[in-house]
Amino acid sequence: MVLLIQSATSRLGHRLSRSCRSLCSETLNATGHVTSSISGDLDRAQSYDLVPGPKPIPILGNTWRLLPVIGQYQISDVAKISQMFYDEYGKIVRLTGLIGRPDLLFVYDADEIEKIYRQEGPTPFRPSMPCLVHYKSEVRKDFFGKLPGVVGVHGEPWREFRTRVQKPVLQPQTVRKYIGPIEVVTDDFIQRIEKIKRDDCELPADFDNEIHKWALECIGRVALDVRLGCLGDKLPLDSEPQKIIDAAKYALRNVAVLELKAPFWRYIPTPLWTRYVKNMNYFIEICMKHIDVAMERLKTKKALSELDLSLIERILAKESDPKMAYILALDLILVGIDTISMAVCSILYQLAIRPEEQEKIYQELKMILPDPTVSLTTKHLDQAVYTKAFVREVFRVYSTVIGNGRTLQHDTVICGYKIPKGVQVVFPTLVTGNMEEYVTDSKTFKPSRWIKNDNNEKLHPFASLPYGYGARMCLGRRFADLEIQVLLAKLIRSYKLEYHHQPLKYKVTFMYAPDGELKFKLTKR
Ligand code: HEM
Repeated sequence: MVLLIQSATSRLGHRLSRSCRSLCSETLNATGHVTSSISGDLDRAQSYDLVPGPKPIPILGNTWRLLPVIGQYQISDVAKISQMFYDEYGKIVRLTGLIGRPDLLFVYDADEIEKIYRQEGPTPFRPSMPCLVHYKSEVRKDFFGKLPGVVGVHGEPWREFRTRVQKPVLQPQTVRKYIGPIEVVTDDFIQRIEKIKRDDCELPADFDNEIHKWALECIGRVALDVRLGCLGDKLPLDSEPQKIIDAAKYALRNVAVLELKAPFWRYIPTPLWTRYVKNMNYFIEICMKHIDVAMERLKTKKALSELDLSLIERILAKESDPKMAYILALDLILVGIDTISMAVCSILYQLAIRPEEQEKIYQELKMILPDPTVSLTTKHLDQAVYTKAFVREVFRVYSTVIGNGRTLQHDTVICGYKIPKGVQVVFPTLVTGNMEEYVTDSKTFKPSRWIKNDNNEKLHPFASLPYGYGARMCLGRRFADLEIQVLLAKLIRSYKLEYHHQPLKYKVTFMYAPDGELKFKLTKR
C-alpha cells in the first residue's frame, strides 16, 4: 500500500538557508509552543507562496528528481528526504511542480496534524494509489461501477461502501472468530520454517518471501474464506497458489515504481502498466471464484445468529449483490499483504537484535501460556501487554507506513499559512513519531512508554499514528493486530530468534522495512 508519501519523493537538490525555515518552527523555537491554528483567520494568514520548500526546475518541475538516469535519487530515499525536508525547511514544507499531480505539503507539527484530522468531515480524502484509482475508475469501470470500494475511492461512493462493510470488518466479535483460523495458518508457517531451516538453525536469505506467503495465506482466510495453499512445498509453477504468490510479488516490486516515478502510464500504456492491469484482473478473477464458492456454501449453512457467520458470509448475507463482497475482498487483499508482511519483517528483526526485549516478551508469553501447545484465546492475547507495547514501539520508531495524508477539501490555515483547497497534505509519521518535542526520550526504544505513563512523559497522540486516524482509519487494523499477535505468541513462546550478520538499514520500497537478507537463527526453546 502506498499511502501518499509517494511522489513526495522528489529529491532535494539544493539547500535553502535557515532564514527560509517555516513559520511554524520559527514560532516554536521562539516561544516553545505553536501559536498558529488551522481555524485561524484566513485573511490574516501568510500567503501560500511563502511556504518554504525546494524550488522546481522549469518544465520538468520537481518530478525530474526521480527520473531514471538523470534523476539523482531513488525511491528508497523517501524516508531520508522526509527528514531532510524538516531539517532544511522546518515544520511546514511545500513541494511544487510535480508533473500530473497537485502540490504536496509536508506538516511536521503534531498539533496542526491533530487539527487537520479532527476537522476533516464525513468524507476524508486520502490521496493514494494513483494506479489503482485509474484501474478502478477508467480501465475496469464496467466492473467497479458506482460502488468501487474504499481504496482509491472518495466522496459519497467511499462513504457508502465503507458504511456498508465497516461494522463486520471492525467488530471485535467477528475479528475474534479468526484467532483459531489464523493460528492454524501460523502453525503451518512454523512447520514450513522447520523444513526450510538449515542444520545450524539459520533461515534462508529470502525468508521475507516466506513471511509474505504467510501474510497471503492469512488474508485468503479472512477475505476469501479459503486456504489458498501458499505455504505448500514445491508448488508447481502453474498452480493457483504459485500464481497468486507471483501476482502479489509483482505488485510489491512494481507498484512503487509505477506510482513513485514519473506517471507516464497515465498517457501511454507502458509495458509495466499493461502487466499491472493483467495482474489486477487476475486478482479480481481469484476473488470472484472463491466468493462464489462461499456464497454456495452459505445457501446451505444453518446459522443461528450473525455471529455464526464468517466475515464474508456476513457481507454476502446482507447484500443482494455479491459484487460488494468481491470488491471488499479485493481491497483487503491489495492493502493487507505488503503492509502486514513488511511490518512483521521489521518486528522480527527488532526482536532479533534486541535480545533483552525478546527475553521480556518470552517471559510474558511463558507466563500466559505455560503449555505452548494450547490453542490461543482472546484472554491469552489480551494478557500479552508487553508484547503489544513492543509492537507499538516498533511502529513508532520504524513506522511501516511512513506517512499518511489528506487532500484539503477547503482553504485552511496551517502553521499560519493560507493553504488552498486541493493541496495534498502529508503527515510524515516516521519523523513526527521520533521528535523529542512530542515524545520524551524519543531516541530510546522503550516499549514501556505505551503501558503506563505516570512520569509525565510526553507522548503526543498525533505524533505516531501507524494506522491513520478518523473515519478513514485503516479498515484492517484489528486483523493486522490479531495476525501479528498470533504470530508472536506462537513463534517467540517456542523459539529464540537471533540475527548474526551485518546490521540492516531500513529503506522504503513501498513500506518502510529492513533492507537485506533476514537470515535469522531460530532455535527451539
Ligand atoms: C501493520 C499493518 C498495517 C498498517 C501499518 C496499516 C496502515 C494503514 C494506514 C496508515 C491507512 C490509512 C488510514 C487513514 O487514511 O487514516 C490504512 C488504510 C487501509 N488499510 Fe491498513 N494497515 C495495515 C494492515 C492492513 C490489513 C492487514 C488490511 C486488510 C485486512 C488493511 C486494510 C486497509 C484498508 C482497506 C484501508 C483503506 C481504508 C479506507 O480508505 O477507508 N490494512 N492502513
